[in-house]
Amino acid sequence: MPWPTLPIENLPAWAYLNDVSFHNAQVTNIKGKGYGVVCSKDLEATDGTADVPALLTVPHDLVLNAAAVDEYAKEDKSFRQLLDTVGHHVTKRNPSPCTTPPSYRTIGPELTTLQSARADVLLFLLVQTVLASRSGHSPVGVKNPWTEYLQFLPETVLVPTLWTEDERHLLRGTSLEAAVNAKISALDAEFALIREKSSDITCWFALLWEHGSVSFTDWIRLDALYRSRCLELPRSGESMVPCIDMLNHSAAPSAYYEESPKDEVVLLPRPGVRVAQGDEITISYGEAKSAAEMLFSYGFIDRASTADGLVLPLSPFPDDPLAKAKLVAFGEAPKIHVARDDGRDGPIRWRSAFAYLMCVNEEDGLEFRVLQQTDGGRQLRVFWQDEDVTDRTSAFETLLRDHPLSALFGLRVATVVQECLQTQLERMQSTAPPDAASGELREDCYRAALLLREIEMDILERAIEALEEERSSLLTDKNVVAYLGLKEPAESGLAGEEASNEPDDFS
Ligand SMILES: C[S@@+](CC[C@H](N)C(=O)[O-])C[C@H]1O[C@@H](n2cnc3c(N)ncnc32)[C@H](O)[C@@H]1O
Repeated sequence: MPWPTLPIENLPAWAYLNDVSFHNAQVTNIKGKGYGVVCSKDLEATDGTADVPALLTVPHDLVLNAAAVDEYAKEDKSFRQLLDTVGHHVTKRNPSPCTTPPSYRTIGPELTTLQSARADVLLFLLVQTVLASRSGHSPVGVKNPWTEYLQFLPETVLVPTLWTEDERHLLRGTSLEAAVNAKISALDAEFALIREKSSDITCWFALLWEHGSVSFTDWIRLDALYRSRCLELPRSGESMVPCIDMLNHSAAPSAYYEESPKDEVVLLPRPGVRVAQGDEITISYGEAKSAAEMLFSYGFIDRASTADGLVLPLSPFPDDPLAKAKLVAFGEAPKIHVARDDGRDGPIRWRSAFAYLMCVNEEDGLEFRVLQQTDGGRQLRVFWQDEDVTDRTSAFETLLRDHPLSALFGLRVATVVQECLQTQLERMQSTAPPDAASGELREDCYRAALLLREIEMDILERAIEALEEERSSLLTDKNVVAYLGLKEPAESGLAGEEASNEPDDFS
């Protein structure tokens, strides 16, 4: 659909009409970053916490989240019908802070409705965009301040879900390769579901789908806009806030946002900062985000503020007869997290809760039982050493700790993780990106991908080294030595029939 746009010069009028107040600050173009907010008068904030005038104040009723979408739906019967059919998240009054990065939440293949706060907001934005792009036609829904505000937002965001296939190829071997593919598949499933469900409602069929009005790219774009602009508010949770979402990120931010006692969202200068007239006011998008997370969510990497780390998917052994049961019992996508302690100074550490479950088997004491329930249902239960650990499948590292063969299990896990990282590194090394951006490759995407590759290659190399040290140390453990038959089995009492002289056979 043609993306409706309004010149940024119209924003002050929109702000005035909607009670958004800017105080010595204004939105303007910033080279290389799209729009941003600059100081219109020298700013010198005191160190004290005494009342500081807000640089920007946004009334609570403009904050867009699932609760707000619910309110809009009360005034708009047709939108309510769409929301009830396709999505509708149940809103809690005081949402707990979100722990999973929204960017990495994916939807499984069994998608039947879109029940998330994000999906409700996206549906709302989709309808508003269609309403805005239909100027001249008879209105089909109720317009609101967002119908117009949307038109100030950029047409594209450089997040990898909106990169071309050639640009995405630059991510081969990085942690984003699988994450971006999974995200695009999840978006595709969402879009198919919206299409299927809303096509049954006559007015929405006409509005959304007749003449191919809305395309999959529109849905990807809305998702990108949401991901790159939503904030975590202390009380209102994950939300989009107009005008506050015009602030760019910096490793040395000059401002921060919070919710006032009147539930307005306010932008305040950081204590002690000075910003000269015409200089940009910035906030922090988070200090603990990795380069991959920054690129995935915002479409750029700020080397000065990214934490060294990456997350990779982990698959169970293809020949493990318990693989499926382990996956079901684990209940979430298995991953390996690699990160440096203390941001960029500490040693590289890794963790992978699934790797511990993955590396034990029936002969070690792992058992799955299917319990028949009184209501006819069946339930998978997990036992470790005859103890029911169904609720602790992510705690196998701890569960294995007291076992006499804990070092052997540790060795298996370290080997599996090292192999996974090594495969990833080799995949990255096997694809050399071109020397420069050309043709289909946009310069910003090319540079961001190269930086990500450089950062992740370094992390992978260091993690592989650390794992090699860990394995070497575990290989000297007396129980491991005995188990692997590197010593005489008779000496150990542990090796038994399973002793092997093949040191690499840990699986
Ligand atoms: C919340 S919006 C900020 C306003 C945005 N610049 C605009 O034009 O509407 C976030 C987006 O701004 C851009 N951005 C923010 N901080 C940036 C930075 N330090 N360097 C480059 N781009 C940045 C990225 O495109 C990001 O996805």
